Amino acid sequence: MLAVVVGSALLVIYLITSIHRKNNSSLNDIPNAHFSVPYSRLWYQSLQWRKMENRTRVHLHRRLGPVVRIGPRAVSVNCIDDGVRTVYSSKFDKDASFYQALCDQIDLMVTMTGNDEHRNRKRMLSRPYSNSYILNSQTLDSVLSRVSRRLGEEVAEWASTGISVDVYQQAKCCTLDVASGWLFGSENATDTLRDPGFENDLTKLASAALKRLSLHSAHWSITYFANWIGNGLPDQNAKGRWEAWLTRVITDSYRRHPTKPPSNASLYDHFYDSFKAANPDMPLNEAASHIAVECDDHLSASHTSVGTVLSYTMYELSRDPDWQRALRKELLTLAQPSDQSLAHRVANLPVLDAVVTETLRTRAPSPGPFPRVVPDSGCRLAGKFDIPGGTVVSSSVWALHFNPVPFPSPEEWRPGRWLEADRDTLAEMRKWVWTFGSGARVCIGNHYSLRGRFHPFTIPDVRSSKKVLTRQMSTVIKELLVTVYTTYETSVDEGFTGNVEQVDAFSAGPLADCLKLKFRRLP
Ligand code: HEM
Repeated sequence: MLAVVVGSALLVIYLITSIHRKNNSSLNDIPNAHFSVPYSRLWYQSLQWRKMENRTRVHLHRRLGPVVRIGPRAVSVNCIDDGVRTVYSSKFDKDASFYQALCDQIDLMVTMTGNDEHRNRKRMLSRPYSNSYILNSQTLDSVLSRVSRRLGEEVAEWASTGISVDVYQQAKCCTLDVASGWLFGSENATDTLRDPGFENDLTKLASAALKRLSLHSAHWSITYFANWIGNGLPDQNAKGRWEAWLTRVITDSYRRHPTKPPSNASLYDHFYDSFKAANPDMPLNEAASHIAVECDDHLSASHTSVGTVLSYTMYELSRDPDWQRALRKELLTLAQPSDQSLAHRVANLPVLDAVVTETLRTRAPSPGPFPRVVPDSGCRLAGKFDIPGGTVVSSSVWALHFNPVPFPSPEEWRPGRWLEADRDTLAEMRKWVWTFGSGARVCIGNHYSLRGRFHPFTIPDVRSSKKVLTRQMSTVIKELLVTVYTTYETSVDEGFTGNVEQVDAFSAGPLADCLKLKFRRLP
């Protein structure tokens, strides 16, 4: 009886303080996503729990406008000017609790919250990810051509046997093999196109990390209970194999480092030199552990997200023979003699670029949302809403990309929109493409993933309004597509009935966990 009385009294006190808080908040002027959001996070947590967070935001913004309240101190923003540009500037810190759940390592570039600390780390790591570096990297060239050759052999086999191929998995294998070679040198690259066991380990570990993130969004007691019964914990065997591999390649890279010629330098070599130059007195094992953690993160990022874009591009092309024909026609021009390298020429193929850009828009592999904390000084969003310091503001990539104003019929995959638009429309559409984030914490892998974006479709750096990625050579995604579509055509396996929609989660592969295609050699 006493417990009921005390419980009821606590509930009443909680409601009164919540209402009081609501009445004092300038967030009251913002449309509510649900009647309960000024008082409680429960409604939003239930969306996260049910994996409906980003899809719901698409509809919420269509119905309620560019700024929507989604929690007592949380707001979703879906406009570029006075929205994304403001929130994703260097004045807004990442929301620590979210990023720490995303990755349990805190001393890692992606999870760092302090701006100074982040700036230092970025300065150390970003050179080999810069546009010009990627443009001239012999290491990346040789790794890519090795993986393209392997892929060519596999595709020839798939076409001759007519088997149904899970291109989602194969694409992840390709991107893992490229990324591991780029990180640790060709001698340490994985060969998962031939032996996919190791790729499976990495996929298992990535799913466990995602589960942990989704548990974190729920109440702490659920997280505690789930951890207690082992749900969300990584597969120990996969983890052991992964750690053993990482230790081996890092040790090998360390051993080779002093004698490696700069033309063969891998990312590891750059990271090592940068850490040493920035902290000459740092003990070796401490530097090694920083480098290992960054390499681990960079490998996971490349593997799943780049693999997702590559496989969905192939899936969309398989559903649209007209675009496949247009692409092939364009790719056949590469056979003509030219003084330019293949990589430069791939960068100048508008159909290929439109096809990839449209997939980055409709199938963004990391939909977010990416939460930031409003600084103490507060901010103004959409020109009319004053947001107090401490509020968590975030944007969803899918909500921005499925906005029907810049993108009519936004759910349709229509590469032609990038080729037919006039100059102003194109500039407006570009502004809304947010696949790699923007501002101070924009993805450092964007040049790597898209080596060779054709200049009319460059993604604007919304922080400075400068156009980045002006003219690069080829691309990891594009070069692998050239390998396939110059000689083969693909179609969706007619027996495949899996759900091809994306999981609404931080890493958004297909719900079916596979995309099955067939290959045919063209005459
Ligand atoms: C298609 C592929 C990729 C997509 C869609 C993607 C997307 C993103 C997004 C949206 C962010 C911003 C996150 C935020 O604001 O919280 C980000 C950050 C980041 N990405 Fe990527 N990424 C991709 C590939 C890569 C690759 C290949 C690498 C590394 C090789 C990478 C490394 C990073 C790092 C280190 C950050 C943190 C940057 C910082 O905080 O300064 N990403 N990525």
